[in-house]
Parts: sequence; C-alpha cells; structure tokens
Amino acid sequence: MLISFEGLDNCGKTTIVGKLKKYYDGLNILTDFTREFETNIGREIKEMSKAGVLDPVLKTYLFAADRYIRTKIYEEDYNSKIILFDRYYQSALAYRMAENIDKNWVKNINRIFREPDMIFYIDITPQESIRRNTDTKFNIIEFAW
Ligand SMILES: Nc1ncnc2c1ncn2[C@@H]1O[C@H](COP(=O)(O)OP(=O)(O)OP(=O)(O)O)[C@@H](O)[C@H]1O
Ligand SMILES: Cc1cn([C@H]2C[C@H](O)[C@@H](COP(=O)(O)O)O2)c(=O)[nH]c1=O
Repeated sequence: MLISFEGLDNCGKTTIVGKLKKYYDGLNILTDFTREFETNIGREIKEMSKAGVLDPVLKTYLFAADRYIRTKIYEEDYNSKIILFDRYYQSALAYRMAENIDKNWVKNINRIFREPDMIFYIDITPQESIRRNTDTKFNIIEFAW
C-alpha cells in the first residue's frame, strides 16, 4: 500500500510519518518511509537550489527523477508493505502551478507514478507554516508573504 502525505512546508508531514512508522513497527506491520532528497538527484536538487540555479522546469524534471528512483526501490513492496511517502507527485502539481507552470505538462511528466492508495493532506495556514520555520530548515520555495 502506498500512502502519501501532503501539505505546506512545516505542516508536520515528517512528524506524522515518523510516528506512524513507529506505530506500525509496534504492530509488526512491514512499513517503510521515503522523502525527497534521499537520492543523488535529490541531493543535487538541494545544491542547485542553494546555488540559485534551479528553475521551475528543472524542478519538474529533477523532482520527478528523484521520485522515480525511490518508487523503483519499492516496486515489489506495495502489496506486502505500507510505504509512506512524505510528499508524492501531488506536490509537483501544487508547487509548479504556484510557479505558473502548465498543470497538464506537469501531470504528463508525473503520469508514470502509481496512484496512492491514500493521500493525507495536512491543513495549516501559510502563517503557521512561516511561524514554524527555522533558519536551519531548508526551503526550496522562497516565502513570498
Ligand atoms: N501538530 C503539530 N502542532 C504543532 N507543531 C507541530 C505539529 N507537528 C509538527 N510540528 C512542528 O512543526 C515543525 C515542522 O514539522 P515537520 O518537520 O514534521 O513538518 P514537515 O511538513 O515534514 O516539514 P518540511 O516542510 O520541512 O518537510 C517542527 O518544528 C515540528 O515540531
Ligand atoms: C516533491 C516536491 C517538492 N517540492 C518542494 C516542496 C518543499 O518546499 C520542498 C521539499 O521540502 P519538504 O521538507 O518536503 O517540505 O520541495 C517541489 O517544489 N516539487 C516537488 O515535486
């Protein structure tokens, strides 16, 4: 089963995914979790973002490549394990649309990904997202408010 978690930066995805992993481990239910920036391409996204050389088109391709590598790892596991995705392709749609990139183009690139069995959207306000932010946190989107 593939379960994904979405929401604004700092909404609490990683906290919830961590707690769920512990909970399922306690029940001996096989569970794994994954998030962006775990692959070489993911790390490159971070470096390019810090260097200011990422644009929305590059982000679309690179995040999809990072996601593709991670989905391949779990290809055989969806029927036997719970795979928790801390962000999935819905983030690509939301974040690229916010950057005025054509939704259908982003959708087409992300068509290769299996649909999640469940998506949890964690709803916080932009103000709360900013309030929870710390200087040490990596943000790929400049806060515009
Ligand atoms: N339910 C909650 N209420 C208040 N604060 C919370 C809650 N859940 C998480 N936080 C706090 O919000 C901050 C961000 O949490 P977390 O890293 O889990 O969010 P995230 O959505 O994974 O963030 P990121 O956008 O960096 O991936 C942390 O300081 C965390 O302690
Ligand atoms: C998957 C994906 C993510 N992003 C953005 C969204 C966030 O600002 C960062 C990821 O950081 P977080 O710690 O997981 O919140 O990357 C994006 O722009 N496009 C994507 O496809």
